[in-house]
This record gives sequence, structure tokens and C-alpha cells, in this order.
Amino acid sequence: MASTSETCCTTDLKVGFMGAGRMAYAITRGIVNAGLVRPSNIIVSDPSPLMKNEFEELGVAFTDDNKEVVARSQLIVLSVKPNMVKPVLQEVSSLISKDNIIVSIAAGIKLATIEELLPSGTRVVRVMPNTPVLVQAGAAVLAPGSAANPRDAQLVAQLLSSVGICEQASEKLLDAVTGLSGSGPAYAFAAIEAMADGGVKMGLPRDLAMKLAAQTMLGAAKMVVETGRHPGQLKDEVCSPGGTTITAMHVLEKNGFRASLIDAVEAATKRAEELGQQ
Ligand SMILES: NC(=O)C1=CN([C@@H]2O[C@H](COP(=O)(O)OP(=O)(O)OC[C@H]3O[C@@H](n4cnc5c(N)ncnc54)[C@H](OP(=O)(O)O)[C@@H]3O)[C@@H](O)[C@H]2O)C=CC1
Ligand SMILES: O=C(O)[C@@H]1CCC=N1
Repeated sequence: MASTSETCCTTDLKVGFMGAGRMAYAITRGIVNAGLVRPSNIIVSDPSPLMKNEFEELGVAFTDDNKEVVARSQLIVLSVKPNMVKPVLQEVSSLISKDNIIVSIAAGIKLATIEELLPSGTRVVRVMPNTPVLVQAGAAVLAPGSAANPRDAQLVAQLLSSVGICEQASEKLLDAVTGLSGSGPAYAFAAIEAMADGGVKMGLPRDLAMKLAAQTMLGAAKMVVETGRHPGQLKDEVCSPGGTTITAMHVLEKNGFRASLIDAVEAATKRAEELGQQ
């Protein structure tokens, strides 16, 4: 895997999103807050006006017409659910030219499937981001399509690097990326909630328990990222001989904590593969 995070100016880039849901909002708000793209250069489309106000508060244009997004954008993010990729691309395909870059964030949907639905030679980049892009702490991996050039991959990497990390990998790894970092925030949120519940069970007020649980996860992740040390080694340093942590670790091991997480990543990866076959 190669890290791709060069910087240059993209503020004049016209960016569109087809599908104005949770992920489109997270990426839009992230790149606007990072100052990389002018909000007035962004347009999103969705048949449902549910998120219209949120996008307009960012200064981003909202329409119910996917074709307007294509007409007004150079880089177009396909941010509908996987089952809507085909109908949406069929709707706009005749308007896509070689000047456009199509970025798909749809779980499981292969580059070949997208390319087949678009004019020959269309530049496509497949990406698996995650929701922490909203707070500039995303983790994304991209795979360029057959007609995308290195500058296209670099541009997409630059956008996503403004809201977290962005790696490039072979497309065959993207379903596993989906199972790990795409879905992973949900595992972490569940862990934070459960740790807070434990604190509440042992008498802590809810707000204190939640604050401590979230900060503990943040701090632990930061230590792994910033020290580069193995998480097992960092875990050992918390475990005093005969102390509280090793006692708790024993309970986690007996309950299959690590095996559950491995199983979860495997199950999500397989589900992404299934989504790509539908
Ligand atoms: N959520 C996440 O954490 C991540 C999601 N993804 C991928 O991102 C994509 C979007 O996910 P997410 O944002 O969670 O989903 P959402 O359901 O929140 O967003 C999708 C939006 O697309 C709208 N939509 C439906 N039909 C059309 C259409 N014909 N044209 C334009 N928009 C349409 C939906 O409207 P309506 O609800 O009315 O149908 C909805 O608002 C998915 O493919 C998912 O696999 C990738 C990484 C992480
Ligand atoms: O749950 C899903 O299918 C999407 C893809 C990764 C995160 N959310």
C-alpha cells in the first residue's frame, strides 16, 4: 500500500454528490471545514429533501436532479446505497464525459460494474471512506479504475487526506477495508457505549462514564498511531501483575472479545462481497 497525500490547490474544483445522505454529508462537511473545496463549488442531489437544510447551512447547493449535479461538477461522488448505483448511473450516463472523475463510495460495488454502466474510457475511482471524515479523522482507501490516471487518484487522495488518512490499494482489498475501517466506527461506538454502561453499572454518572469511555478509546488509538508501538505491548504496560486490568482481560478473553471482533470484520467483508454480486 502506498500513502498518497500530496497537497495542491483544489478550491476551484467543482464537486458533486449524487445521494445526499449521511456519508455525503460527512465528506462534504469535512472538506468544507478543511477549506479544501469552496462550499459554493459543491452541489448535492437527492429525491428526498430530508437533509436539504443541513447542506444549505454549509453553503452547498441542493437539488433533486442528479443530472444537474453532473452538469455542474467535474468530480462526482456516487453516494447512494449500493442497490441504487445501477439506476442512478443509467440515468446520468449519457451526460458523463472524459472530463469527469466518478468516485464511488458504494460498499461492494466493483469498478468493472461501474465502468460497464458508463461511457467507455470514463475515469472512475472506487473509495471506501468512513464517517469520522466528519471530524477530520477519517480512514479511507482508494483504488483507481482502468481509465483513471495517477493524477485522478492523487486528487481523490488529496480530498480525503484533508479529512483523515487516505491509502491506495488494489481493488481486491476494498471489501476487507469495508469490513475493517468502513464499518469499524460502529464497532468502536458500540464499545464506547458498552464501556460507559459498565461504568454506570458500577455507580458512575452517565455523562462522566461516556466522557471517560470515549476519551479512553481516543487516547488508546492515538497512542498506537503516534508511538507506532504494537498494541499488544501497550496493553501489557497497562496490566500490572495481579492487578485490575489483567483480571478484566481474562474476562474479555473468556468471552471471546478478540474472536468476536475478528468474526465481525470477516462477516462485514463477506457482506460487502455479496452486495457486489447483487
Ligand atoms: N454510512 C457509512 O458509514 C458508510 C457508507 N458508505 C457507502 O456510502 C453510500 C451511502 O451510504 P449512506 O450515506 O450511509 O446512506 P444514506 O441512505 O444515508 O444516503 C443515501 C442517500 O441517497 C438517496 N437516494 C436514493 N435514491 C436516490 C437517487 N435516485 N438519486 C440520488 N439520491 C438517491 C437516499 O434517499 P432515501 O433515503 O430517500 O432513499 C439517501 O438520502 C452507500 O453506498 C454505502 O455503502 C461507505 C462508507 C461508510
Ligand atoms: O453498513 C454499510 O453497508 C456501510 C458500508 C460501510 C459502512 N457502512
